[in-house]
Amino acid sequence: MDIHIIDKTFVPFISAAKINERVSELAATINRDYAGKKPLVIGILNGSFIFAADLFRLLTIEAEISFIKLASYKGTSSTGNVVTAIGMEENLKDRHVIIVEDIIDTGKTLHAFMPEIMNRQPASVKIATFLSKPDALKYDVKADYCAFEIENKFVLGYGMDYDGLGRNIPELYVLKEN
Ligand SMILES: O=P(O)(O)OC[C@H]1O[C@H](OP(=O)(O)OP(=O)(O)O)[C@H](O)[C@@H]1O
Ligand SMILES: Nc1nc2[nH]cnc2c(=O)[nH]1
Repeated sequence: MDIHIIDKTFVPFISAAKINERVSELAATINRDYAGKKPLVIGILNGSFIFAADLFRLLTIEAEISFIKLASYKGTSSTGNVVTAIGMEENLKDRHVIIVEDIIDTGKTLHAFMPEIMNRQPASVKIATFLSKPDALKYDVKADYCAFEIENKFVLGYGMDYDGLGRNIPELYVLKEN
């Protein structure tokens, strides 16, 4: 069934069952890759909170989780946006860090944020994303774990919003083309 939010219509795209299947597969891979390593999972708010919770719940290894919010603003220099992390209190030195995102679209967010992570000298950093849009990518960012690669279309649900709404929809929807 279609969903209407404000001025847009969204159509069903990926079912809750299919999402659950892929998230379970990613968790199984992470459980294997990080056995004995006690990784620190860092979810990037807001969009990742559902995926991060589902993925984290399926980890059977010892693991910690924390969330950060990225605030971007126009820098005074000509280099463009500056990204700062709010709430990153954990000491990352020598930790195995798994960054969790809901979506990598252009890659701009993670491209800007990764230096801040690397400065803190973690033992390793990997990226887990629920979605990526290879055709939209403009920055050199590559996910190590990705549930679905999708076309360059605007999606909604499973944590992702349109104008603040729709994050609570348990399946993934895609913007209806006219
Ligand atoms: O690869 P990019 O082009 O940078 O796009 C991806 C980013 O966009 C979304 O965040 P958004 O800024 O919409 O904030 P939200 O998570 O609070 O919805 C998403 O959660 C990613 O962080
Ligand atoms: N809701 C939503 N947020 C995004 N942020 C970057 N790409 C998307 C998208 O396709 N949908």
